[in-house]
Formats: sequence, structure tokens, C-alpha cells
Amino acid sequence: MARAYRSVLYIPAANQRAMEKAQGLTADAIIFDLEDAVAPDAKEAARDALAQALTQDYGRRARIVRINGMATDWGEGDARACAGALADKADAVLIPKVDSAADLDRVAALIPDLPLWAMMETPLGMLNAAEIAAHPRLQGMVMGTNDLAKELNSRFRPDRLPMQSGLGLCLLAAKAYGKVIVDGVFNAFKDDEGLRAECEQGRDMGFDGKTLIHPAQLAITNQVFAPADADIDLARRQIEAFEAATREGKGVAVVDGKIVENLHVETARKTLALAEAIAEMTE
Ligand SMILES: CC(C)(COP(=O)(O)OP(=O)(O)OC[C@H]1O[C@@H](n2cnc3c(N)ncnc32)[C@H](O)[C@@H]1OP(=O)(O)O)[C@@H](O)C(=O)NCCC(=O)NCCSC(=O)C[C@H](O)C(=O)O
Ligand SMILES: [Mg+2]
Repeated sequence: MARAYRSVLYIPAANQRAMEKAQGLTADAIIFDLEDAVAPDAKEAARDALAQALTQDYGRRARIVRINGMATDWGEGDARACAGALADKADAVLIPKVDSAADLDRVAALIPDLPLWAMMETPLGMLNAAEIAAHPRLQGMVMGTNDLAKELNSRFRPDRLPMQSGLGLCLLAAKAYGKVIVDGVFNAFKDDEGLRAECEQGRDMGFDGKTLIHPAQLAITNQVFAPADADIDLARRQIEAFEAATREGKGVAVVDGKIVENLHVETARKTLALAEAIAEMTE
């Protein structure tokens, strides 16, 4: 992962004020939404407003455009805009409700240059997660836990038990093919405690970050998905100890009473790379 995706903030492309505001927010990435957050009557105007907004400077924040589905009245027009006016202003295109790799093929054929991301939010998408993750144009996956809950007719639980099979399948698929994967949104944007608990759960599971709906969710999310100072310190000590052990012809070192092998060093290097990517974001 060359960059951090701790916090990925949705902004309705119909909301000009929010798009302006995002230029100064601490999001690692922004999803400019043309899909569910934009009313049908506002779709065309939102596409134009987005083209205008993307002439502005969003710094190092990744600019991801969520288009409407190909089966809707707006999907193809959105895709053509991404291949045309938006092509050099966006960093990636996010496709909603991806059921299979064929859904990505359809968009890939219309947008030759930009990396694709997939919303993982349908039962078929969960079952086909591996072929979706394996798609050569796919860069990242975004969990759509609201749509998934709707499709499953599941109920909200703080432990997200009904989501676990879907989250797990998508995580396995993304990790197997080396793709970025970010967790779904936490709807109660004034509930900091609930957000923190869900971020911690997502981080424990291996997500790279979380999608957000409100700027008030940025600070907690950025903190939870960043390596803590203690993690960075441990990573450095593990690498040093392992390199010293290797010089002595040993394959194992011990740090803080725990063994350190090659695989731990790999994790330690990833921790340091993420810390560096985060530092670059805030330069
Ligand atoms: C949820 C909101 C409608 C709340 O909006 P609002 O009432 O305006 O909030 P505030 O007054 O508290 O806003 C304070 C300031 O922050 C700016 N703001 C608000 N939201 C955003 C944002 N997302 N990005 C950037 N800036 C934002 C306001 O403009 C205020 O600024 P200022 O004027 O300077 O005070 C609103 O937050 C919102 O619309 N959120 C996004 C909703 C959205 O995008 N939903 C779709 C994605 S979720 C989804 O579909 C997931 C998936 O598909 C699934 O299935 O799960
Ligand atoms: Mg959705």
C-alpha cells in the first residue's frame, strides 16, 4: 500500500459547501458521491458540480468518484464523464453494488485509464468476492454495510455479528490479491464511543481504514487506523533485533520476551511504511 486509506469520507457531489470544506479536512481519501447521496432530480447537476469542484486542489487526498450503477439512467453518463472531463482530475472510480467481475469489465471498457474500486454490498458480491478482488483493474474494495444489511434483512448490532461472514469473505479476497479494503460507514455520526468501538473492530480484523459520512468522524478514525507510537517503536526494535540475529547466523530474535521471525519483520516493515505514508499526508 503506497498510501494511507485510514479515513475515506463520502461527500454528496450535490453539496458544494461540503466539497469545498473537504479541501481542508484530514481525510486520507474522499469519495465524491454521485450515487445514493444524490437525489434523482439532482444527478445531472451533481455531475457538473463535481467537474467544477475537482478543478480545486485536494492536496494528497485520494479523489474517488462513486458513479451510479450501469443499470441506472445515469451510470453510463457518469462513466463517460470519468473517461472524459474527470479523467485527469480523479484518482479512481468506485462502482456501486458490484456482483461479479463482469460488472467491473463493463465499466473498465468505458473508462480505460483510471483504477477501479468496488462497493461490496450485495449477497452475490460477497459470494464472488475472490473474482472481484482478482480483477486486474481493481485497486480497492469498500464495504457497503447499509446496503448489505438491507439485502440480508439483518438487524444492527454493536458487535456486527450479522455482517461478519460478508466482512470476512471480502477481507480474505482483498488480502489474497493485495488490494486495499476499507470498512463500511457508522451511521450514528454523533456517537463517538460507538464509532471508536467499530473502528477498533475493523482495525483488529485487518481493514485499512473506514468510510465516513461526517467530518466529525475523522479524528477518531485516523487515530485508530494509524500505528501508535508504541507500535512504531516496537517495529523498529523488531527489525533491529532480527537483523542483529541474522548477522549472528540465527533465524529468530527475541524482543520483549516474544519471538521475532521473518514474518514479524514483514509486518514491522508494513507498520513503518504506513507511518511514513501518514507523515507524508500531513507534511
Ligand atoms: C449526514 C449529513 C446529512 C449531515 O449534514 P449536516 O446537517 O450539514 O451536518 P453538520 O451541520 O453537522 O455539518 C457541519 C459542517 O460539516 C460539513 N459537512 C457535513 N458533512 C460533510 C461531509 N460528508 N463532507 C464534508 N463536509 C461535510 C457541513 O457542510 C458543515 O460545514 P460548515 O458549513 O463549514 O459548518 C452530512 O454529513 C452528509 O450528507 N453526509 C454524507 C452522506 C453520504 O454521503 N451518504 C452516502 C454515503 S453512505 C453509503 O451510501 C454507504 C454504502 O453505500 C452502504 O450501502 O453502506
Ligand atoms: Mg450502498
